[in-house]
Amino acid sequence: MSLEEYTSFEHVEAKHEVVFIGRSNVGKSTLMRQLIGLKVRVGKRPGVTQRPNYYQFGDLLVTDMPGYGYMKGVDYRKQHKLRDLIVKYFEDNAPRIVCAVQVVDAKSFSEVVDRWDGRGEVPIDLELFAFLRDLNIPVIVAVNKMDNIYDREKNMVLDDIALRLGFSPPWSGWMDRIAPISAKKGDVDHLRKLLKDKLRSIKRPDLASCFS
Ligand SMILES: Nc1nc2c(ncn2[C@@H]2O[C@H](COP(=O)(O)OP(=O)(O)OP(=O)(O)O)[C@@H](O)[C@H]2O)c(=O)[nH]1
Repeated sequence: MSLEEYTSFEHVEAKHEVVFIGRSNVGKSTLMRQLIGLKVRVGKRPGVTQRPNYYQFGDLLVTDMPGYGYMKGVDYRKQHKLRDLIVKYFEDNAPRIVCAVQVVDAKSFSEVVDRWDGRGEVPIDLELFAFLRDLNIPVIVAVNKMDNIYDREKNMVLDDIALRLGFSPPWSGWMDRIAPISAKKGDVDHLRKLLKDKLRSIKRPDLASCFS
C-alpha cells in the first residue's frame, strides 16, 4: 500500500508511550540509538524515516516518528500526507503519551524560525510545539548537534531557542524542558535523566531502565 492510501499509522498496543519527533535530519534516529541502544536506522540523506519505527519495552512503547515538515527529495504530496498522519497519530494516542521529545537542530533552529516568521508563516517547529502542548502532551525539547556550537556561544544559542519557544531566558531556568545534547557524541545524559523522571512521575520507575 502506498503512503497516500494510509488513513493512519499502524497502531501498536501499549500502556505508555514516549515519542521522538522533529524535522527531518535533526538526528532523531541517532539519538534513539544512543538512548535505547538499538540499531536504529540512520540516514545519509534527509527523509529516510517515512513510517514510525516502534520499539516495545513491556508496557512502554518508544516511537521514532518520521521527519515533520520539509523533507529533501520527497514528493510534496507525500510530505503533506506524512504531516497529516503524524498529527492524527498524536491526536489518537495523546492520553498514553508520557512525553514527546521534540528534537531540534541547535545551529539552525532560530534562523529557520526567524525566516518563516519573516515570511509571515508560522514556523513549523513552533507549530508542532504548540500543537503538542494543546494536546496536553509534556514536551522535552532536545537541542541536538550542540557539538556544532562553540563553547562560548552555547548559552546564547540556547537562550535564543528558549525565547522563541516562549520561555524567558536564561534557558537554564527551563532545564526540565530543554535538554542540550549531542547524539552523535553520546552526550545525552541530561535528556536521559529527564525521561527517567517522567516515567517516575507516572509511578513506573521500572520502565526507566529502557533508557539506561
Ligand atoms: N554534528 C552532529 N551530527 C549529528 C548529531 N546527531 C546526528 N547527526 C547527524 O545528522 C544526520 C541525520 O541523523 P539521523 O539520525 O538520520 O536524523 P533523523 O532526524 O532520524 O532523520 P530522518 O530519518 O530524516 O527523520 C546524520 O548524518 C547524523 O550523523 C549530532 O549530535 N551532531
